[in-house]
Amino acid sequence: MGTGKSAIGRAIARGLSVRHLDTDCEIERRFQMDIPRIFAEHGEAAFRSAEQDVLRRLTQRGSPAAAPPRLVISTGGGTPMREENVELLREIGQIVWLSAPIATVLQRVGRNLKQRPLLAGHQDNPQQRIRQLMAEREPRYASLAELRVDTSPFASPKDAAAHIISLLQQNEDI
Ligand SMILES: Nc1ncnc2c1ncn2[C@@H]1O[C@H](COP(=O)(O)OP(=O)(O)O)[C@@H](O)[C@H]1O
Ligand SMILES: O=C(O)C1=C[C@@H](OP(=O)(O)O)[C@@H](O)[C@H](O)C1
Ligand SMILES: [Mg+2]
Repeated sequence: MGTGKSAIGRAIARGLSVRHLDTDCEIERRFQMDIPRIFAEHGEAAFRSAEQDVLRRLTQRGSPAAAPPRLVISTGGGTPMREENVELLREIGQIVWLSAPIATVLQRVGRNLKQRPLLAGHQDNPQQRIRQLMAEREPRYASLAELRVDTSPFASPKDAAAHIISLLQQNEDI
């Protein structure tokens, strides 16, 4: 949350001239409503199932012989926490972990807490909630990611994207 997955993912895709897919946008399109409303009307479990279904479909694209489409995917912060998603994410492609210190996350999402249902009920102390989520999630992120990038030093998503593209090119991953 607020580490820049959506904005930087979009900028990386633009920089590489490939498609960008944001799992949250895909789910919003399916439900025809925004994330807070999906959580409120259908519950988190329905959201998580849709999230898993989006990943499953991404592993089932095209015929086995066809080259996989080149695209950049931005997930939600909770996506890797469902056990079944771990293998799906590995199968889909290169995994980059975008991180940021709590203060940066708070600064980026602070004005918009209501858009993030996992923070919306913690308006009195969002910092503590972010710390708790990070502590729960970081071991999973660490076990999955081939590359970790702290996005806080960058002035913009575009700058962060340029840095990530050059790292991936250096590693000959793209
Ligand atoms: N250096 C930066 N890197 C990434 N995002 C940034 C940066 N500076 C400001 N932002 C802003 O932070 C906000 C949260 O980013 P977002 O992409 O929605 O994160 P996430 O998808 O991880 O929740 C966006 O409005 C984005 O433009
Ligand atoms: O951390 C989470 O569990 C969530 C993060 C959100 O995405 P971002 O990480 O892009 O904000 C979105 O998927 C949903 O609100 C749940
Ligand atoms: Mg996002």
